[in-house]
Amino acid sequence: MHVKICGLRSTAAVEAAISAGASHLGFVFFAKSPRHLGLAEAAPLIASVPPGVMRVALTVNADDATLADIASLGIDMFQLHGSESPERVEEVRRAHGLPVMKAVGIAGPEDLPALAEHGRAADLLLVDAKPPAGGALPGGNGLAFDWRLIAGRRWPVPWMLAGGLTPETVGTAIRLTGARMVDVSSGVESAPGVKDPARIAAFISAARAAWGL
Ligand SMILES: O=C(O)c1ccccc1NCC(=O)[C@H](O)[C@H](O)COP(=O)(O)O
Repeated sequence: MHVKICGLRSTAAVEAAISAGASHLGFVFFAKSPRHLGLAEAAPLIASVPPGVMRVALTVNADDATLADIASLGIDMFQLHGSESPERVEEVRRAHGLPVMKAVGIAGPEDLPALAEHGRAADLLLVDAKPPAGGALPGGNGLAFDWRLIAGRRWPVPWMLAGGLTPETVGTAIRLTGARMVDVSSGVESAPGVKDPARIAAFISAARAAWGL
């Protein structure tokens, strides 16, 4: 059961995700985001995560000094959510000794080749909706893409489905795409950056039901 709850900013939200059974917790390090955490805010949240739950640090085109500071908090994986090339993904994996999940935005069939390209460098792919042109955030926009675009497709590495998922839609998304891992942020919030424990529990329960668990 692989469910990532992204954009956690409070102890209550971290506890809600863990008690609902999340496998991955995402912490956003991107100053323009309503979910952004500074290093000092993130440290106690990351330290409170029990063993066995993956601590994922989301960054956008961050440099190596920034990544090193974040890695020192004790994370398990980077989620690169900017315009990082496959070569940069490979460089980050080698420089920081951590697995990398690369987010790839999908809006139409022309975006699919990037998944195969990044699949040769990343440990995991995040198959996400493409952000709106000129939008402030490269992810976490609560937008879905047409899941039929990826139905039945496979890549060289494991992949996680993201983009506008909600407790109400995640079951259909899993059935249509065959996703074995899902990721959500906006769909379990009551306001941007404010997680709703009841929606986190409902999301994980709906995903489990779709997987027959
Ligand atoms: O959450 C943000 O604010 C954010 C900022 C910059 C890059 C990525 C960001 N979020 C990514 C995610 O939270 C998820 O991995 C994914 O995009 C799904 O988000 P949502 O559509 O809100 O469920």
